Amino acid sequence: MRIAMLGLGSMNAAILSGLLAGPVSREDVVATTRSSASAAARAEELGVEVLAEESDAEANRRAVDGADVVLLGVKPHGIVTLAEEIAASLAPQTVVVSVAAAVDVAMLESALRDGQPVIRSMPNTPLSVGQGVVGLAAGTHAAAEQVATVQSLLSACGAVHVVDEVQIDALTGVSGSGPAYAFLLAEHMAAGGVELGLDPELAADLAAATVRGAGTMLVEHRAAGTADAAALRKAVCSPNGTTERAVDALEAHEVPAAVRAAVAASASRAREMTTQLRDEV
Ligand SMILES: NC(=O)c1ccc[n+]([C@@H]2O[C@H](COP(=O)([O-])OP(=O)(O)OC[C@H]3O[C@@H](n4cnc5c(N)ncnc54)[C@H](OP(=O)(O)O)[C@@H]3O)[C@@H](O)[C@H]2O)c1
Ligand code: PRO
Repeated sequence: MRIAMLGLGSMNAAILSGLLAGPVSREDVVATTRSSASAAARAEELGVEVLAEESDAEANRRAVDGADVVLLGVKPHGIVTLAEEIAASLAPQTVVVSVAAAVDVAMLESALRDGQPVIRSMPNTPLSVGQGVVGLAAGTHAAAEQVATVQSLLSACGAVHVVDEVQIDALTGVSGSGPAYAFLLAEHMAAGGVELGLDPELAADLAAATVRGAGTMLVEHRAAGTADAAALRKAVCSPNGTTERAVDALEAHEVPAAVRAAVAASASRAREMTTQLRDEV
């Protein structure tokens, strides 16, 4: 399968790292960036061909030539222009997958030729280590087997959920933006340890391994049907022990409500961006 990745920043590079650790060969991938400097850096880092628009105005059109799947990975406000740029160079059966927040299927389809298969996705950066999450929403012209092909491709580096497009903003609030919440938690767990006198490196190691271990444990217990997040949390809390006091402090500082507000704020910002992007088109 030939894959073109247009834009190779944080997100597409994370996906590519995950794919290269799995079933995809370097020779099957061509990517693009805007600047020559980032193309050279990404080519060195990932070992794939990276064309730069700065030095080759045809870079994006060249990259999609012969591609089975094209991943659009530029910033949301650049997606429609990019789709319009490549539209005439795509084979009719090439599947165009956007990873952009807020850019809806209708915007993608109207920028491409009539009938082009489109999938709107919402990935997250842990795909880079094979532990990501992706939501996929099929466009009007994406056949079930084309959705299945993309699902199977991305399953190599994470859990892929096919959802209705109306769910994508909520999914963005949970899993698209979600790694940032976990990283924030790790940052402040470590900072709390440093305030109590731990060496900063040790505190960061403890926090990182704890977040990873808790995440792995939760995924495994849910898959086995043996426990959910609340049950695993309660199992750490000995009656009148240290964790109970810690969770009381989290509740007193309204951390549960703050986390829900974060999920809602992400989804709400996605909706707001969609409205702004529609006004630009
Ligand atoms: N970051 C996340 O966690 C995440 C999660 C889910 C979805 N997303 C979505 O992923 C998309 C990209 O976000 P990001 O965080 O990866 O951004 P980013 O790190 O800024 O990367 C953007 C990439 O696009 C390239 N680019 C810009 N204009 C281009 C053009 N005309 N042709 C080819 N390449 C071009 C940039 O090249 P230069 O470096 O040379 O400028 C860069 O490689 C966004 O739409 C975002 O909504 C991101
Ligand atoms: N990162 C992108 C943003 O912050 C989309 C979800 C995660 O907009």
